[in-house]
Amino acid sequence: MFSTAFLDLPPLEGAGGTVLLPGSKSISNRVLLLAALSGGTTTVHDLLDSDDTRVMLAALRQLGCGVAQQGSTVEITGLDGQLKVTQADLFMGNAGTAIRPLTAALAVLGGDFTLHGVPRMHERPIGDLVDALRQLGCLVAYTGNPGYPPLRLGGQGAPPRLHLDAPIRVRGDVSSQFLTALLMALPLVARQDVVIEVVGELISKPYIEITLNLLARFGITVAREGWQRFTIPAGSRYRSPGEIHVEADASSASYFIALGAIATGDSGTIRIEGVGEASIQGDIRFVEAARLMGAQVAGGPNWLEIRRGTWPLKAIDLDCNHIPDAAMTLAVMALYADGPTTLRNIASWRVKETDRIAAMATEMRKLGATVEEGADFIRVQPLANPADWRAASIHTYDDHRVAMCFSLAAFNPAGLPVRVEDPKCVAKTFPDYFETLLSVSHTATRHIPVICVDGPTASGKGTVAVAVAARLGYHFLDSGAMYRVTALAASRAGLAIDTAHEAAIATLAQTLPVRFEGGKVWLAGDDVTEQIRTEEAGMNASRVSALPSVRTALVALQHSFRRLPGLVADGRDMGTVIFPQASLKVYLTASAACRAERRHKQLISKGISTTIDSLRADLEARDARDSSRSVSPLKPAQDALLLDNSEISITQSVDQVLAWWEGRQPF
Ligand SMILES: O=C(O)C1=C[C@@H](OP(=O)(O)O)[C@@H](O)[C@H](O)C1
Ligand SMILES: C=C(OP(=O)(O)O)C(=O)O
Repeated sequence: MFSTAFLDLPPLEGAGGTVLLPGSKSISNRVLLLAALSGGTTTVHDLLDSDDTRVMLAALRQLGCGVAQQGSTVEITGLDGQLKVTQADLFMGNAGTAIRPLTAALAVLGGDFTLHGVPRMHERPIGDLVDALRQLGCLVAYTGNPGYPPLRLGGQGAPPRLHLDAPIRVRGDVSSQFLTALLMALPLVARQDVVIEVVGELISKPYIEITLNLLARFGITVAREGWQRFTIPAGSRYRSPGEIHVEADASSASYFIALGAIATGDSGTIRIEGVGEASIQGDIRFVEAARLMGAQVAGGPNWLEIRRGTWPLKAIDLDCNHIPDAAMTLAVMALYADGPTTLRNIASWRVKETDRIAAMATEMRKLGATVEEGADFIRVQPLANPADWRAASIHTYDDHRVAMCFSLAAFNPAGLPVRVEDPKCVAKTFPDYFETLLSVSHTATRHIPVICVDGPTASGKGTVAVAVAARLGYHFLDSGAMYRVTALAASRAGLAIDTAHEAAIATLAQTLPVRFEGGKVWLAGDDVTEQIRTEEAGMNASRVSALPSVRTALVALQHSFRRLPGLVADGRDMGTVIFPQASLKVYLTASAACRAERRHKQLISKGISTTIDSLRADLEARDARDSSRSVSPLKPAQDALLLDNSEISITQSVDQVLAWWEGRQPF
């Protein structure tokens, strides 16, 4: 997951490849609660691991359920319809699928519970559900603003005496989750037939289908008359199916369906695995909308393949009430259409993670679009000409879908980057969204930003470069370690480091599985950080670096680190030789006295005794050698910015580099 303050997406062009999407949020949280309310153990496969499921799992643990997690498989040992723990304070984050069904289940079971969430959760309505629960005889109090969480349930000791004779009436026009909540809670108390009547036009209907489908898997067959009246038969009792698989998330799929429709198809098709035409999720019908706009989509029971069809996309005018979440993706697709697109009947957008109609309109306007919004619709004029697009920093309102949707603006024909603020908000339902997107997206190498940090030994360039990379979410290349790792890999492969093995070592170097992560150097799965710093490793590195074809291979390897979303490269010839076109080159230095002191501290901390004077003499000798050698001498690139950090801290150096970087961005 990108936990950076922002993520700058370079202009993207093509896309192709396979994505395996994480589990459905709506299915995961329903299955978790149903398993918790059932007896025995339910093994849930492919469960989504995200903020929304984590709050549900934490609540179930607090309530005394058994939770055993192994990778994406979770075993839930349920309560068999009885409370084990009768008092708890439950944090629900911003998960509607957690707070609403749990409120209903705990309210009918009795006990004394408080449920609260993030500030936005306290602005998301729950009044219609509370009204229905109060009709039933449950004790529910608002501890903040009436109509919104936080809530206090029960608190009077004895379980509530429920009035089940009359139909329970619930409004369905603000959120379908209130009806879902009652449908999941009432089987717990169905000593007689329990009838629920929906007041007002039910929205987001397909989510009720998911609820009914999963209830059936847990032994509850609900009789229904249209969308108005639902009857839970007397004697209903939860029965665990034993094992259950969670489909991949169809709403998450919408970004990749759109990606396939928007990206140039040169790199092939986008294939989505884990969800397909047989999905029980309503958002699978996003496929129909994408086809209307011109996407070519093929599919099987649990896969989809998408490629660009009509281009520009076709504008649409669509009632999106059945796909409220995925419809946001259509709004961004509309920027690439041949006329104005209108998405209707989406009033619920205003009470979700943020006011999504306002958010989408505001942010699309930043990109240059003309957007009209009404109480329950949004109309988007396309950005027909490249010159109409603007580079923008997209505010994401702690809304995962705003962040995911706007990543698709990086495919703009103007070749402009897009900044996504607070990218970690995708953790609500898809923590690795950006990694997944970038793994199938392509762009011309020249679009991928590179920041070079060159400088002499002990100038702090490694520390600064690592920190800059971390702040930007960019890859990191420690070019100095390359020769050492190559030498190590050669010895591990049994290759003596000499001219007889030059070709073999060069081949090895070309695809060396080296990574720099978490301040460590990895060779395939091995942490070789310490191993490459020994005296012997240094000697071998020097021998390897004398082999011309290995040097050439290592240039290619260094170039291969230039990957999306960007690279910070540290070394001695990054700006001069390896990445001469880099977007920012910094030459970091410090006085010899200062560097000798730093190196001294470093060595002392490792228990190696030495004197500052001898270190300084070594440094000066090495500087002289490095800057006078004929191949890639150590010198600042002509267009490098010089930073002498003798008198400033690492943090200040990092901030300076970032400030220079910021100064070159178009946002
Ligand atoms: O029941 C569900 O799983 C959901 C129902 C929908 O909410 P509304 O019914 O409030 O539209 C949807 O937006 C939400 O992401 C998940
Ligand atoms: C509306 C959403 O979430 P929630 O389940 O919290 O309602 C969503 O995921 O888009």
